[in-house]
Formats: sequence, structure tokens, C-alpha cells
Amino acid sequence: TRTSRPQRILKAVQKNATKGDPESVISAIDHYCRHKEWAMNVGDDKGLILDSVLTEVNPSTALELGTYCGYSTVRIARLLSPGSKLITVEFNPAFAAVARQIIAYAGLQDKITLVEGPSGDLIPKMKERFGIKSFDFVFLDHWKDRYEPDTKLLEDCGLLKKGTVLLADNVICPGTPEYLKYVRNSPRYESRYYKSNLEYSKVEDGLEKSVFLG
Ligand SMILES: O=c1[nH]cnc2c(O)c(F)c(-c3ccc(F)cc3)c(-c3ccc(F)cc3)c12
Ligand SMILES: [Mg+2]
Repeated sequence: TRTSRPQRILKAVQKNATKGDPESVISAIDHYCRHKEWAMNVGDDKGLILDSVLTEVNPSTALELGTYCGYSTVRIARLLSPGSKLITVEFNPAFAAVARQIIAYAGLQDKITLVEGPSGDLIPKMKERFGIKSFDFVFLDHWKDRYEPDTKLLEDCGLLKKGTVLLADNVICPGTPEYLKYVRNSPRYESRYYKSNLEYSKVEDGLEKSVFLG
């Protein structure tokens, strides 16, 4: 196919959503990915859990690892209080290019900083580059094998504080066994599993919420 799947998702947003209306952007992506072609957005079922955790935390500074097309970026940013910021990290430049356009279409670009590159390289630069003291909320949705090392890196870089909430996607499908073992066995985290289903599917998946205890 001439276009990429992210480009087709962007086209569906431009065709079916209203500029400056994040809810319509979210609905347009969910409709396209449920009825036309599956894509690895957190989706509407797990998205409701993401929304509820976000509303509870009300973060001033949030981090997302794994932007893809910007679906969860828009989901998170639309719930942030005025003046709060979201940094989102994407390794794949083609994904980042589409995400920037979807974020702009939703009108949320002022709340979001999209950074391109490997999370392992960017996390140690967060303080110096973005003046971040620590994150109140982290959404892990990049690559299953990076969840545990990047969490340790966030700790070592002093980017987590007492009460920081980590929310991890795909802990069942495709599964992040090392990460689950780490956060569930560490005395420094209080963890809880939210059962749901894989985006746009009946397969089980879920989110793991882990509170850093300091
Ligand atoms: O890699 C991911 N990052 C973030 N979120 C993801 C997500 O929400 C997913 F549902 C999947 C998924 C799960 C099941 C499946 F069949 C296909 C893709 C993946 C994923 C897993 C393995 C790959 F080789 C490629 C993509 C991801
Ligand atoms: Mg995911």
C-alpha cells in the first residue's frame, strides 16, 4: 500500500474529526481502528482506565513513553489542568511525524512536547533539556523489553518522587513479565492490575498501575 497505517489514521482524523476538538479526534481514531484496520493505540476500553487514573492523579508533569500516532497523547493532554505539561517520547520518526499532525489537529500542541529518539538515551537528559524536577505520572507504552530498564533509569535519574504513578500498557498482551516481576516484588512500589482487553479486540490485556513509594 502506498500510504502507511499511521498516515491512513491521520487521514481518517482529518476526514472525520473536528479541528480543535480532542474528543472527536479520539472517536475518529477508535472508529477507524475498530472498523477499518487495527492499530496499536491504547484504545477506548483501556483508555477509560487511563482517563480515570489520570483524573485521580491530575499530574502537573507527565511523561509518555511511546507516542505512536498520538492517540494516548491526546487522551492524556485533554485531561491535563491549565499549565500542566506532557512530554512524549517516540523512537520512530515516521510515527512522530504523524503524531505531531494529530496532536496539532486536536489543538493540544501547547501542552505537549514530542521528543524523538530512544527512551534510554532521552530519560537521562530530561532534567537538563526540559527543566523537569520529577514526573507525577508516567505512561509506559513503548516496547515491552524497555519497561523495566527505563523504570530503573527513571529512578536512578531522580525523576520519580514519592507518589509518582506509573501506568503500563500491554502487561498481558504481548506481556511484560520482567516489568511486572520488578514492580510487584519491589518494596518501593505499590502495584495494582486493571483487567481489560486488547485494543479493538476480545483478547485479554490490562494496565498495571504502580505508585512509587520513594
Ligand atoms: O509494541 C507495542 N508498543 C505499544 N503498545 C502496543 C500495543 O498496545 C499492542 F497491542 C501491541 C500488539 C499486541 C498484540 C499483537 F498481536 C500485536 C501488537 C504492541 C506490539 C507488540 C509486539 C509487536 F511485535 C509489535 C507491537 C505494542
Ligand atoms: Mg500499547
